[in-house]
Amino acid sequence: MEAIAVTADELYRFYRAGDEETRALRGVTLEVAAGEIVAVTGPSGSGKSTLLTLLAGLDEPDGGTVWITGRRMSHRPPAEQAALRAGKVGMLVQNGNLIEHLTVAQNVDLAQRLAGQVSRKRRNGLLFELGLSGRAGAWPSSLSGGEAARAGLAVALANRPALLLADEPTGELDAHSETPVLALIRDQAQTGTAVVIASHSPAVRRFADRVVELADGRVR
Ligand SMILES: Nc1ncnc2c1ncn2[C@@H]1O[C@H](COP(=O)(O)OP(=O)(O)OP(=O)(O)O)[C@@H](O)[C@H]1O
Repeated sequence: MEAIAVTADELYRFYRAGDEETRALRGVTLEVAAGEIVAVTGPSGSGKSTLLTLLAGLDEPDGGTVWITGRRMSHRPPAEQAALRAGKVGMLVQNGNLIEHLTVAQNVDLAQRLAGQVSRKRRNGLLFELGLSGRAGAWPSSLSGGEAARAGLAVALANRPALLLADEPTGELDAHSETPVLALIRDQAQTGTAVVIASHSPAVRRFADRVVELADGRVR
């Protein structure tokens, strides 16, 4: 049997503001095997980012459970969620996952330290593959949009995650920069990392092993 990297079991998430209630997720179930690449697509507001945030344990579902490599992520103390995330999950988010007062290389090092797996060789290899060797000492604020997206991927992969979550990872990239990013994600999947990518990009849909379409907070 294939190892299951992430299980989302009947996830519900409602946002309430005054009398308004947004039902962002309404019973989403998803299972992703080690090494599998799943694209989560759907119109704006369909719940893609909400789903990724719950899988990362950065927010709690109002119903349902998230399991990462067989360990419960949802509804447990934040310190335990953070430890599980640091060890098992890589996150690439639209607004960047780079800490501004650390250089690109220091950002990668920090992600490795949090996971307890420091490797200069891996850091330099990631930066090389992403065309960032010359930007290792750069501050995040000095990076172009494309460079920042690639540096974010280096950080997300620093801990050799069992699960990579990427929210519009190629949103900032032109076709020329999209290719190495997707190639590195494919390489990572071949080592057993499960990948969930929320994206509107047709290239990402074609690239994925499986496409899951959300509409109004449900899997279509
Ligand atoms: N923190 C929040 N507070 C209130 N409503 C929210 C919050 N986050 C998301 N929502 C609402 O939940 C719904 C799902 O949002 P979500 O960001 O998950 O969609 P999405 O599919 O990722 O959209 P996009 O493609 O535009 O990024 C939307 O109606 C959104 O307005």
